[in-house]
Amino acid sequence: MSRLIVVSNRVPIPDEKGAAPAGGLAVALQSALAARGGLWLGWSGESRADDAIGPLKMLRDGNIDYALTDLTERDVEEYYQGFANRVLWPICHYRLDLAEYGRREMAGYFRVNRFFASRLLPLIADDDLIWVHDYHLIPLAAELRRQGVKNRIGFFLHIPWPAPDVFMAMPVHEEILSSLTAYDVLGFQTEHDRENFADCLARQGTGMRSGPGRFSVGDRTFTAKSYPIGIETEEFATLAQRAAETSLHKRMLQSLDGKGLIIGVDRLDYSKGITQRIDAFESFLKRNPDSQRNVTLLQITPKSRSEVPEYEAMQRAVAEQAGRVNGAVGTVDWVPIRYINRSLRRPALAGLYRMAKLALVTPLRDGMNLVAKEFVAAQNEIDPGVLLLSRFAGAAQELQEAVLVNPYDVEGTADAMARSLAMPVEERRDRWRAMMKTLRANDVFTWCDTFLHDLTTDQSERPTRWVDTQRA
Ligand SMILES: O=P(O)(O)OC[C@H]1O[C@H](O[C@H]2O[C@H](CO)[C@@H](O)[C@H](O)[C@H]2O)[C@H](O)[C@@H](O)[C@@H]1O
Ligand SMILES: O=c1ccn([C@@H]2O[C@H](COP(=O)(O)OP(=O)(O)O)[C@@H](O)[C@H]2O)c(=O)[nH]1
Repeated sequence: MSRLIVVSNRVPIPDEKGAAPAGGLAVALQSALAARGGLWLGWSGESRADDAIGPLKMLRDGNIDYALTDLTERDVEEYYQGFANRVLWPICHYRLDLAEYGRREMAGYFRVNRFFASRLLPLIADDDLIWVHDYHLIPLAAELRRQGVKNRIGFFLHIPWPAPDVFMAMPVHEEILSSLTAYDVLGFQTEHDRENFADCLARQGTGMRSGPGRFSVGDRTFTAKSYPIGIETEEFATLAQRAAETSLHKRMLQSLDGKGLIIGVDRLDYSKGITQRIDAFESFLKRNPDSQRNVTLLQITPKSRSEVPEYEAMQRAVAEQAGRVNGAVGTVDWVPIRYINRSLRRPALAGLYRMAKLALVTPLRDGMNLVAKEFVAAQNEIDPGVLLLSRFAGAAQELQEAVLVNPYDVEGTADAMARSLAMPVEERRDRWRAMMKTLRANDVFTWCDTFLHDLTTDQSERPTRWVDTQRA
């Protein structure tokens, strides 16, 4: 079996694992890679002065070798906070209004991708499979091809791929799109994302369809398919069952004092629809006065990308909003929203999911949303809670038995909350069983195996002849 090299910006650092949520990418890859073993190259999370970047830090944990690189302060500012999180992230989440395009950041993005290529190059052996993850590293394969790398290289995009009109508003869309053609297999979360990508290729005149899931550009072909990411379904279910014995679980039950728990778990990100959700919760309480004092919303929202201005502004906005609702609706002995900005470890989260009657997963746009899947896996089959899920989360494509909502429709979401809390147990069980079947059939190991199977058996022309249109 070829060695697998995974490359991603975010890596769960071995000594800190479980301490902070690195987000869904790191959580899922950690599970997938632990089973198969391999090398994982990524950012250490540290930034240093230009002349203080040392060699790669090599660590081993179980089956995985980690190769971690520091970046310069300028790199982090231009590549991560700048182009990745102020251009690609908002564009891919349909927030053209928030995209702040700048040439300096764009140049920094391509420069850091060249830097990642230079760090990876000495580690690559002839038959290694290389699997690159996410929007931070789109040009990486093109950089490696320029250095003569002929290995099979796959790419998985964890976030949505937008419709052509949105994508093409980005000034450097040509370079971004054509650099993706340097990969052998391109993976998307949903069919919808893959179709949007194919439409962008057609609109830009970059290549053509040459078969189901196959595209050709010049004399080179590649695969583009959807591979919806999963979770460790069985392991997560076990984690949730065990959580009932912990002291946190008991303290939490005591503090609820018989009130129904509603839960929301999201990085503090504008794509997650947190402000619309709180509006909907307030509307639900006002329209259903009988529910007041009988439910509590626990919103767990770890801070994320705090140096990016839009995220900093959101921190203030959500805290103020939660305070305002508590002030307006709460009573001396009832706080409607418990809002916390800390991250919880996964065993604690699993127990809270299981205790909840309802989960609110209402992003305005989301690549997948693993929280939705974890919530389902954590439920007690005898008395499962209800998943209220945005249509605009990738997870909605698979979890059709959730209560699906349009998060922009605040009153509609409020009504869906009321329906969900009143749902008879037979219906809850039927919906849960159907969703659990899907999660068992497509867990994170299946996701990983399916992608790597396609990357291994891909029919692309060998040796790879990628035409470097960016340098032509
Ligand atoms: O690394 P950060 O900037 O701290 O952000 C955390 C991660 O956020 C995004 O996660 C996505 O991947 C999940 C798993 O596939 C998916 O369920 C979710 O919908 C996505 O938003 C981002 O794509 C990752 O690169 C970040 O590490
Ligand atoms: O306090 C927290 C909040 C979130 N998470 C984990 O972070 C991931 C979030 O992934 P998701 O796909 O939902 O969204 P992302 O943050 O990647 O956009 C999930 O596995 C959560 O269990 C965590 O471990 N602790």
